[in-house]
Amino acid sequence: MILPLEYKEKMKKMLGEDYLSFIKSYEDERTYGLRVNTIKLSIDNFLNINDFVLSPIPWCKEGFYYLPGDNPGKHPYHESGMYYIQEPSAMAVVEFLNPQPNERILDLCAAPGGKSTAIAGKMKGEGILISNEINPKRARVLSENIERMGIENTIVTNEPPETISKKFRDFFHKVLVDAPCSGEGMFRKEPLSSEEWSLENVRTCAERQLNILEYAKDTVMKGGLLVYSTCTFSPEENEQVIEKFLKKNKEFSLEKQKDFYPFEHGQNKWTVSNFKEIDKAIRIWPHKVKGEGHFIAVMMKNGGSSAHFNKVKYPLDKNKLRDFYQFEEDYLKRDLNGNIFPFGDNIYMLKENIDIKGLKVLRPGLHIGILKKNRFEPSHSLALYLKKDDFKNSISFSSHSDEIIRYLKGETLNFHGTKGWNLVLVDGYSIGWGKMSNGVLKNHYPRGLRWL
Ligand SMILES: C[S@@+](CC[C@H](N)C(=O)[O-])C[C@H]1O[C@@H](n2cnc3c(N)ncnc32)[C@H](O)[C@@H]1O
Repeated sequence: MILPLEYKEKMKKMLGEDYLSFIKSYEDERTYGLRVNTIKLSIDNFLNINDFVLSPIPWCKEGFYYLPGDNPGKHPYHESGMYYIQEPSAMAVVEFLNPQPNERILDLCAAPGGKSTAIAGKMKGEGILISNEINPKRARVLSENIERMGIENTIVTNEPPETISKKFRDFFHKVLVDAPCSGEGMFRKEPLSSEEWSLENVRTCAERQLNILEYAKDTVMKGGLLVYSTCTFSPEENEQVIEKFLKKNKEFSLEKQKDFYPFEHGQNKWTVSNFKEIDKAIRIWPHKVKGEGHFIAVMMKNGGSSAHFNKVKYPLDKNKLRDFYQFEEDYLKRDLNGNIFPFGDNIYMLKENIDIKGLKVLRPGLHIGILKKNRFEPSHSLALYLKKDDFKNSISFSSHSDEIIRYLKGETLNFHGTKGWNLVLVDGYSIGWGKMSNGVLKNHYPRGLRWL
């Protein structure tokens, strides 16, 4: 791999005798990881059914290395949301964020959703996650990933940090800023990205990162955590951003984390003012672990514990929801345990409604379906959220069958089954909808997701 000369010289100066093993790590193959979606199935159940060659990622119990030849990104299990493909060292960030059910959590720079889907997994459908992304195209991909993983407690927004900051003051138990960065830890994964590297870009990124943190800080409640992470190595974007932020914002302090060998610490020699506190931050290096590298800092907002939280109640127009109630009665074997609310002709569900007025919202909770003229059509999100035993009619295809491939391609299948809506399953786990009539299963797998 050809790396910029200036980059190599900078790393050599920074790492000293470690430099040789660091630079040699670029000759090794990059690492590949997937994280099991425990909202959908348990780790044991996944390990029992999958055909991949997996080995555990030591710092994330849901995480496994896979062999690239297994291609799990192009497998029916992927479409059913059984796992998320994620770079192994990136999995460490949410371990340090340590989300809990019932918390309010903000993921401020969330697309494409690696950290958000892991956060939601640990929240187990309880509490509320706001998954925000500034870039509209990336926000759409984020929203699709939230859908694919069958997540019920997440609101996806598309706003700049300043808007989120104004809207949610002292609100969240935990806020993650997984900041846009110069991506030095991604060069093995995306070799072309090293061509965009420059010292100037490192400086621009550092300014932007500090700016984002300055907005993020207001959204954290007292006693809450602000977690900052990057996938780059430059001290300007890591130790020095945190140093500047903490010097200016005395109500925040770095939280010491449990040592986890072979993760390393932030280095005060890489700060501007020999800032000792920084050794509470985490450094993950590609020459020390099987992963591409990350920086993580966990900060607490001190001063007691207080939060501003106004719950919102949406008026429920039972008449408008009539067709949905009929669907519920005809097909569902359990109550949907949240507040159902219409958003235009769409119906959504959230356990806790919060005020999101004025924000660009792509997904205000779990999408349940659409009210059409005199009928209700269930959404793809609902299919991915439901388990086999939640729905009266289902059809399961084997992951090795022709039928599942034909289903994913959008074909109509000849089949004998119960008339009406059927939850389509792969090896027992939901993947989409089909509607059965006279021995034909009409395919409702979304057009935009169909396999070519
Ligand atoms: C490192 S990526 C986030 C990865 C994501 N957390 C994940 O785990 O999948 C950083 C994100 O920040 C967004 N971003 C870029 N400029 C930004 C800005 N000025 N403010 C907030 N977010 C920004 C990028 O579009 C990108 O999606």
